[in-house]
Amino acid sequence: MSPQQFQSRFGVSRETLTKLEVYAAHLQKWNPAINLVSKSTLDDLWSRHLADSAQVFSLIPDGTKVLVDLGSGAGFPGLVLAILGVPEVHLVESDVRKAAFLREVARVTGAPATVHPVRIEVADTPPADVVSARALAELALLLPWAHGMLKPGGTCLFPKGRTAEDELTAVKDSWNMRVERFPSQTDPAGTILRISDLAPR
Ligand SMILES: C[S@@+](CC[C@H](N)C(=O)[O-])C[C@H]1O[C@@H](n2cnc3c(N)ncnc32)[C@H](O)[C@@H]1O
Repeated sequence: MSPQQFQSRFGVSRETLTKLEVYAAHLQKWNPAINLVSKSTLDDLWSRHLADSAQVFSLIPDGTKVLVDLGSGAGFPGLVLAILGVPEVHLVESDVRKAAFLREVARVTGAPATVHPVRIEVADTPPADVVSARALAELALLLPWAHGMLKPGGTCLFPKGRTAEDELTAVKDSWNMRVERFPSQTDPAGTILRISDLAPR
């Protein structure tokens, strides 16, 4: 996918596209030193990472102000969502070099993102309307983390690969929740889980 294909797919402004191009250029520059994403995905960055993250934007509930992204790595999906227009994004990433990268991209793009260079277990983030996490952990770990960070009535957005149903089965006796499934538009085996009304059983 080219930047122009991304722009027509998501209908972003020229200004937003320019910010994403700056982000992509930083990723290409920093990746050899700190291994932000696997080298094999760099050639298809716009599809594998930027579009894969951007597709989450349309699933964010109306009125969302605060989004907390767990284990952000190179910023997927949280930093992309900040650039696309979520008003206040918190990126929790314990690797200090990745956290420095996130801070730099937020600075140069003006994205409304605050970086928390700590472990999720000790992160001090404001109550979240939405918690997101991609490629971080199974639901059995994600749900307790998210539950402790969400406002009442908040929503989880978790892009998942082919393990989504097994992970849901593994937590069904521990959590009450409403689950919606959205097929990924970038990963044929992928599903984005939107989880609301989360409460321990
Ligand atoms: C596999 S990467 C995924 C990164 C990104 N979300 C993505 O989809 O490309 C997982 C990231 O989570 C971070 N991480 C793992 N456990 C963490 C924890 N307990 N607290 C904070 N960050 C964590 C790692 O440093 C790593 O950057």
